[in-house]
Amino acid sequence: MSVENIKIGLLGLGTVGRGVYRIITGNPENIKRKVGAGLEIKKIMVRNIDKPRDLDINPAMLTTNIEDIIDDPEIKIVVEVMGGIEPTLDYVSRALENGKSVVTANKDMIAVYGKQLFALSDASHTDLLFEASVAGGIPIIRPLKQCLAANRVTQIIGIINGTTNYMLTKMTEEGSDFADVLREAQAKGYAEADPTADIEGYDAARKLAILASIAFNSRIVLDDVYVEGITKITAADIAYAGELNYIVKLLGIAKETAEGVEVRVHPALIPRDHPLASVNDVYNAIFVTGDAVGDTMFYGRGAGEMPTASAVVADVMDAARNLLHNVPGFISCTCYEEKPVKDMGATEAKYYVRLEVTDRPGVLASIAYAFGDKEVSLASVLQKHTDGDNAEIVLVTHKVRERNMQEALNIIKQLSSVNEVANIIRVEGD
Ligand SMILES: NC(=O)C1=CN([C@@H]2O[C@H](COP(=O)(O)OP(=O)(O)OC[C@H]3O[C@@H](n4cnc5c(N)ncnc54)[C@H](OP(=O)(O)O)[C@@H]3O)[C@@H](O)[C@H]2O)C=CC1
Ligand SMILES: N[C@@H](CC=O)C(=O)O
Repeated sequence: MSVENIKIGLLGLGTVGRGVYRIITGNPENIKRKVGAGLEIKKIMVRNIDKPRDLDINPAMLTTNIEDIIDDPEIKIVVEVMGGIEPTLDYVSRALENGKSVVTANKDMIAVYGKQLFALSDASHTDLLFEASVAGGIPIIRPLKQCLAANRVTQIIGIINGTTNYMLTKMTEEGSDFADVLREAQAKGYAEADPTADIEGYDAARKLAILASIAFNSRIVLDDVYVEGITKITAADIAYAGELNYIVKLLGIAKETAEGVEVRVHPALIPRDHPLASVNDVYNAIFVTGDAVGDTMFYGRGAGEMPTASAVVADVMDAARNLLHNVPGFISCTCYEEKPVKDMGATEAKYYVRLEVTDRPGVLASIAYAFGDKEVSLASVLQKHTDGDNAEIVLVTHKVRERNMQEALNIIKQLSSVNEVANIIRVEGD
C-alpha cells in the first residue's frame, strides 16, 4: 500500500468515539511516525446529526448513512464504537466482507458473534481487533494473544467492570446510595447505554467470555458464563464484610479444570490485604496465571473516554501498519480447541451467608445441622440481635461444592425459625 494517509470510517461519536477523534486529530505526528503513514478520519456515522457535540468537527464529516462508509473504497479501516448488536453486527460484517479492517470496543458483539466475525475476517484477510472490548485502557487481549502465547494459561481472576467497581468503592468508602452512585458512573461515561448490563454482571460476563476464549483456546460465549450482579449487595453486607476483614468486589473468574472450563462472574468477599482489594474506583485489574510465566497482573482504568480510546487507537495503528506491510489478518482467531464448560454445581468456593431468623434457642443449632448434613462446614458465625424477636446470623463456610451449598440452603429456607436467606456471597482469595 502507498504511504499516504490511511482513511478511517468511525461508527459512533459518543463517549469512546469522541476520545478516538481527539487522539487521532490531536496527535497526528506521533501517530504518523509510529505507523509509517498518517491516519485520517474521513466519515463518522451517528444516529443524530444535529446533536450538539463538544468537538471542533466539520459537520460534512457526519453521516447517518452506513453506505457512506462501508461502500467507500478509500476507507480502509472501520472503527466501530456505537455499541449494541443490531444494526452493528450487520455493519461490521459488511465492512469485513468489503475488505476493510475493523477495530471494535464492542464486547456484546464479540462475546456472542466472535466466531462468525472471525470467519469473515479470515475469509477477507482483514484485521478484526478488539483490545478495548475488555477492561478499557488496560492492554490484555494483545498480551494474552502474543506476549503470553508461550504459556498454558491456567486461570484468570479479575475486576473487569469499571462501573460496578466505582459503585462498590463509593458504597464501601463513603456509604453512598446504590442509585446515586450508578447515576455518577453514568455521568462519567463509564456505564453501558443500558446500565443493567453493568450492575447485573453481563458486561463483565461478556468480557470474561472473551478472555477465557483466548486464554483457553476454546470458544466461550456469554451463555456459558454463570452471572450474578451487584444489585443484591446491601450496606449491611458491606458492613459485615468489613467486620470480617473483607471487601466486596465483582469478580470474573475463569479456570481450566479437569471437569472443563470454569467461567463465573459474581460479587465476592476478598480479604482486605488481597491485591484486588485495593483496586478502586474505575480501575480494573486482571491476574493471569501461566504455566511458564507464573502470576502476572494487569492494572489500569477499565472504562471512560480517553482510556478506552487509547486502546482503540492503538488497534487502529496496528491495523494501519498491517495494511502498509500487506499483512492484515495475521493475528486471527485462537479458538482451535473445543473444551467443555464446567457445570456451576461442581465449582467450589467458601460462602458468606446472611440469614434473618427468629431469635429463639436452638435456631443456630438447626441451621448448623442442615449445613452439616450436606457436608458444609462453618468457619465463623456472627449473631446480632436486630429488633423484637428477630436476629441476623452471618456465617462464613469452609470451601464447599456449590451443589451441596444450594441443597443445604434449600433445607434452611424451610426451617420455621428462618425468616429469610437475605444474601449469599462467595468468598474468594483466602
Ligand atoms: N464507555 C466506556 O467506558 C466503554 C465503552 N465500550 C464500548 O464502546 C462502545 C461505545 O460505547 P460509548 O461510547 O460509551 O457509547 P455512547 O452511547 O456514548 O455512544 C454511542 C455512539 O454511537 C452512535 N450510535 C448508536 N447507535 C447508532 C445507530 N443505530 N446508528 C448510528 N449511530 C449510532 C451514537 O450516535 P449519537 O451520538 O447521534 O447518539 C453515539 O455517537 C460500546 O460497545 C461499549 O460497550 C468499551 C469500553 C469502555
Ligand atoms: N460499562 C463498562 C465500560 C467498559 O467496558 C464498564 O463499566 O466497565
